[in-house]
Amino acid sequence: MGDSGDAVMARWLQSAGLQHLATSSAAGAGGADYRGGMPGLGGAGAGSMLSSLLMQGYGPESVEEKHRLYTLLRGLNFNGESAPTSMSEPYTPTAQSFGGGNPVEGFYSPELRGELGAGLLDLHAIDDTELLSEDVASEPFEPSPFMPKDIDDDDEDVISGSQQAPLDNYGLVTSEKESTTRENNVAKIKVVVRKRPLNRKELSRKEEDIITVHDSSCLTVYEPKLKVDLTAYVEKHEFCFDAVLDEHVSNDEVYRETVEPIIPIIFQRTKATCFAYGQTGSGKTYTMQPLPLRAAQDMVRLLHQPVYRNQNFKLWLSYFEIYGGKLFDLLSDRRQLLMREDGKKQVCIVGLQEFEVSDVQIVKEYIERGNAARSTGSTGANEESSRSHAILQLAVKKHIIVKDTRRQRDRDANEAKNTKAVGKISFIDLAGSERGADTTDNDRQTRIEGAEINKSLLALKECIRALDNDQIHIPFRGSKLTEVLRDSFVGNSRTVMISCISPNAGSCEHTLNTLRYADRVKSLSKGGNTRKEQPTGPTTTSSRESSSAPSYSLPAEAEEIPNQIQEKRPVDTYRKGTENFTSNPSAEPDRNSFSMVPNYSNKGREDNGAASGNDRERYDLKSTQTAYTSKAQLVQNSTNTQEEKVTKVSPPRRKAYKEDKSDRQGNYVKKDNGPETGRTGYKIQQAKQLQQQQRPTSASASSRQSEKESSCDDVEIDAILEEEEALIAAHRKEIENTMEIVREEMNLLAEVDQPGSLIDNYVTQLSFLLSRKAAGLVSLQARLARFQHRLKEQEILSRKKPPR
Ligand SMILES: Nc1ncnc2c1ncn2[C@@H]1O[C@H](COP(=O)(O)OP(=O)(O)OP(=O)(O)O)[C@@H](O)[C@H]1O
Repeated sequence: MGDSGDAVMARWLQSAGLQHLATSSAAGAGGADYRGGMPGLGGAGAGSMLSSLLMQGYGPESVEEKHRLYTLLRGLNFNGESAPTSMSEPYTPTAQSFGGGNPVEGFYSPELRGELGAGLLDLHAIDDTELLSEDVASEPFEPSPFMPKDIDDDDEDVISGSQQAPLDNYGLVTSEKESTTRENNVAKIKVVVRKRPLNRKELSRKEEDIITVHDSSCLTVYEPKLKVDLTAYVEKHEFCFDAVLDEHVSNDEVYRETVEPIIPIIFQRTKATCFAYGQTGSGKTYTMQPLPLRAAQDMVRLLHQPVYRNQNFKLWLSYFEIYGGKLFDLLSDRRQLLMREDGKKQVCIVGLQEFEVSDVQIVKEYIERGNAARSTGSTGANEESSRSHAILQLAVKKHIIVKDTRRQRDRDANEAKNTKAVGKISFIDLAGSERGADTTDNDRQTRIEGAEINKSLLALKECIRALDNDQIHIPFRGSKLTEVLRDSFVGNSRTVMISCISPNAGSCEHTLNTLRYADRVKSLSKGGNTRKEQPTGPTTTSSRESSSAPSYSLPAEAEEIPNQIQEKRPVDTYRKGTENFTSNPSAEPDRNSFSMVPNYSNKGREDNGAASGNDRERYDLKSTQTAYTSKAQLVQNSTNTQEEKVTKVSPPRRKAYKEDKSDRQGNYVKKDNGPETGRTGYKIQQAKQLQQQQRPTSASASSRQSEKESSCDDVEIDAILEEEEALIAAHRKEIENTMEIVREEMNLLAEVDQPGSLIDNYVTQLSFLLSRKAAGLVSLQARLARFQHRLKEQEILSRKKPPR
């Protein structure tokens, strides 16, 4: 041990009034192996040495001394971390003294072990779900091009006194202004709007571009309207967000505006979520698909930095979708996944495969694989539309080097236990936001999708609202989507919402809905959730606000980041490619298929035959309500003989990767539907949710009422879901029974063919087997009929409910 190590050691011992042990420690520890304890580094080194001293019989004589030493050790926290102890002198930690050392091992003094408890000292007790120690965030690191220069507001451990001016990670004083600018870049909730260009179809229908973007943070929607006397006029709606990206903005710029600022803080125990929201065909998938790859590129680059490489940080990827309220692993043959909550109320996705990736090329391959497995269908607005929410997660994990031989033996089997989550970012490509509305005339399958989508979007908004209000109870259980994202919402989290909008006049109503939703989220993120858009006349200005988003404060306590993944499969990632990687060219806008047209000027609406024939128009709220009302009357008048509507939407199939669908209008590749994607069996009350969705700015009283009703609906949905599961289980059982009976029948036939067999015997046994077979079928049929009846009831009820 060097002189500086002695000095550190002496200081630690002195802080506990044990300075007299310093000499013996130096002598005793002379030849000891300190494992992670680098001489002179203090922290883990000192801890390792102290424990070593205890084992070797040097050091404390009295029980009191042992206690002091034990307290000192606990102060070191066995990870090289500092924890204030009652006995130690006030000690200002230095970054150096808390360098990430290894846990103390081999500290098995029976006397102390009893006091500390097995868990504290037993490496086997290290739980994968334990929070990674603070040293991850507080260690010195080299400046990264992406790393914010000022101190992150959550990294309290770097600031040693609350009165001090903020220090950046390099110990420089940061001006308040710089600090705010940085904070804005990584605001808790950031709302960005992206407008896509008019597409070929819209241009051929001579649709107008009704959206102008100004100042890169505001936009105006010119809504074409008709007065009662059929005079055309335009209603103007103005919105401002953290950023508004027009049709000329590339995917790369979108990345820079949205995700890039978050990447460095993922390495500092942050859980981030980036999602795209908007009507079908507005560019959500187009916007979202390139982002994970770009993020992975930057994350891999950061991982190569010595500070993270030395700490054994690794990148892990998983990709799954939520379809019809069920989870499917997109990287594992669409295996159905189960969501479970553990004792710590952490959500685990049982069976989700997670892959270690160290190379961008591999990330790309996984993403392509997952994209190809997604459920898609066609809508009037988008031939290949996402029918599910797809969630791609990139997680940074610290790999723990296991020294213990027993653990090493089990390492392969327990791979999951050897990593600790540091931070993660989830990319969510939400299904089209108006799906609930556009399914009125569609089949049950599509209606269910729509209802599920609306349910989850509402739940998402509710969660954001609850977070904004610092509510203790966040309604994560509102939907599968929010349950899955639970840990991305609590603690140190960041959310980026990209609202995608279509520019054409025919999409105006949906565009306004999307912008109102975004505006709501934005206003929530500012803590003022009472503001509403108030159209006051033909020319309306709404939500005119400053574009900058002050950081909004969530409880920033360190949260445990659980490893949701039950099964892990590290992948050989020894492939080069990071340097050679170039972004997917197809991820850039296809300028050929889109042309930029001049912005809509303030003029009356042209009578646009094409637009009125637009599929989307029949999805608007009014027509939806009319459809529901008329259907409800039909149901009342004609008892229960309602016929199901003929399917108008193609069955779900996999959404092709961007390269395959860069110009879908002309070259559309269809893929077969997987068996799971077509399976549904419950009906959901979508009308209410749809109406809630369509009226985000309604008065809060009615909103509360609708929330209550919506929760009743959820109970009904859950009950039907359970029945569905029971029916499917019964069907499976019935197949097993039938197979068993068929086997017995074969045996019977074999027997009867034998010379001298007794025909009476055969007849009796066959009769018995056939009765069993029939009984099984009858019972399954009865269950099926009950379930069908239940579905019908639901449908009738949903249509009887008056619009709110
Ligand atoms: N900014 C853009 N520039 C060029 N083309 C775009 C842009 N945004 C979307 N597109 C094109 O518009 C079409 C529809 O986009 P996309 O599939 O991303 O919509 P979506 O919102 O994901 O729809 P859905 O919810 O139905 O899945 C695609 O052909 C896509 O290439």
